[in-house]
Amino acid sequence: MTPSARIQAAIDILDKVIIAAQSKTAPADRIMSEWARANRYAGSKDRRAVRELVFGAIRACGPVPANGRAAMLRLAQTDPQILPLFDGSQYGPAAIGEGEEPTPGGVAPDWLVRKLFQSDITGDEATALLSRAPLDVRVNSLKTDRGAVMAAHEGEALVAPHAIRYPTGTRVDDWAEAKDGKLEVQDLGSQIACLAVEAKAGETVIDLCAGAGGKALALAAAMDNLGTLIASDTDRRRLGECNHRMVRAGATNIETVLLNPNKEAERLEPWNASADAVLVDAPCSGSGTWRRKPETRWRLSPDVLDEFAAVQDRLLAIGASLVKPGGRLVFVTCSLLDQEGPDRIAAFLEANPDWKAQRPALPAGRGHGDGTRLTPYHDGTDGFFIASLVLAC
Ligand SMILES: C[S@@+](CC[C@H](N)C(=O)[O-])C[C@H]1O[C@@H](n2cnc3c(N)ncnc32)[C@H](O)[C@@H]1O
Repeated sequence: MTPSARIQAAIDILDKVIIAAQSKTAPADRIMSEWARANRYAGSKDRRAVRELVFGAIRACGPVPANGRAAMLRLAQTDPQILPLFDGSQYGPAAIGEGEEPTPGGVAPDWLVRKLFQSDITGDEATALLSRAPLDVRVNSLKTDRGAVMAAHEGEALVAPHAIRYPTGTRVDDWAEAKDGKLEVQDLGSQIACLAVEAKAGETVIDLCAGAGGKALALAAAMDNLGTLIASDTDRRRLGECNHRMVRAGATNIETVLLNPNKEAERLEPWNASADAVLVDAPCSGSGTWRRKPETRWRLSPDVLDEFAAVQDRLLAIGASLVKPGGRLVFVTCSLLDQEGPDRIAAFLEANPDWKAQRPALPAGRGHGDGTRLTPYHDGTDGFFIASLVLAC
């Protein structure tokens, strides 16, 4: 592909990404893969270059762009090689029309920047939300140890006991260790969130929103497969994936439980007031994961945030009903918006005087409200809010 053709391909993909973000359909990664499948003439260098352009443009625009050209013109403001490629050549983008404007730059749409500001995320902290994420893995202590993996694949040992960092793009999925369940790709922040649960061998632990089991697998390893670990979710497909990953990881103490939306408490009734610890890894805006999915900031609106907050309150209440006296309720969101963190915990504690916040000793992060905050800038992790609450005996 010529350099101009790559720009046009990126513009076409950006058009789809923008529409999909607003209609809350396919993520940018999937749109990229579909383009690569449908355009076999594009070699691996072309695909890499087009991907760089697409994600570069998404990161460079603050508000939702009017279209792919406006997004690419914004990227052109940061890279002088792009503008001359709007040359009207065959397969390239048409020359820039009169009055055609780039999308403004910035971290996010203005309303969201204000929300971040109110949550103390400004300056370098805000800019880092759009930096490039490294690749972290968690070594599965049920099958091996960090030293053995590092002896085979040199990397950086991180502050969580089983975490190793590799350069972005490292193809760990191709390693025998990944195929054998000896390691899982998992951001350091997620691994630290699991430490907050303080899961121990022999306990009863419930991972209420287990999804595909990223954290449940870490909890099973922390429990050394001893005790009961319930992994529940309303998403059948994700729980199915959790079942596959459990087998690969040799995690034998996990029982997956499919929940019906709005009837979660009924299905979980057998575990009422019986858990040593409940993890509520709640659905959220994902504002802490823009490094990996920068287009998701264009999917949000104040109403969507209010809906997430309401679901988080409901899941906290369900989680609380499962904890035994003296037990722990750990609330986690991959968001840096106070509305999805400290505000939820403050509201819960106000309504539930039997509970107290107790900050667990974690190897990274800073106190924020009644919990701990991890940020890309300060901790080199995805953004997380983590709170641990204890029920009076
Ligand atoms: C942040 S994700 C969980 C990620 C997962 N714990 C991990 O570590 O990979 C939130 C999950 O909450 C689930 N969820 C949404 N509504 C729920 C509900 N009412 N009850 C239980 N799970 C729910 C979603 O399906 C999603 O898998």
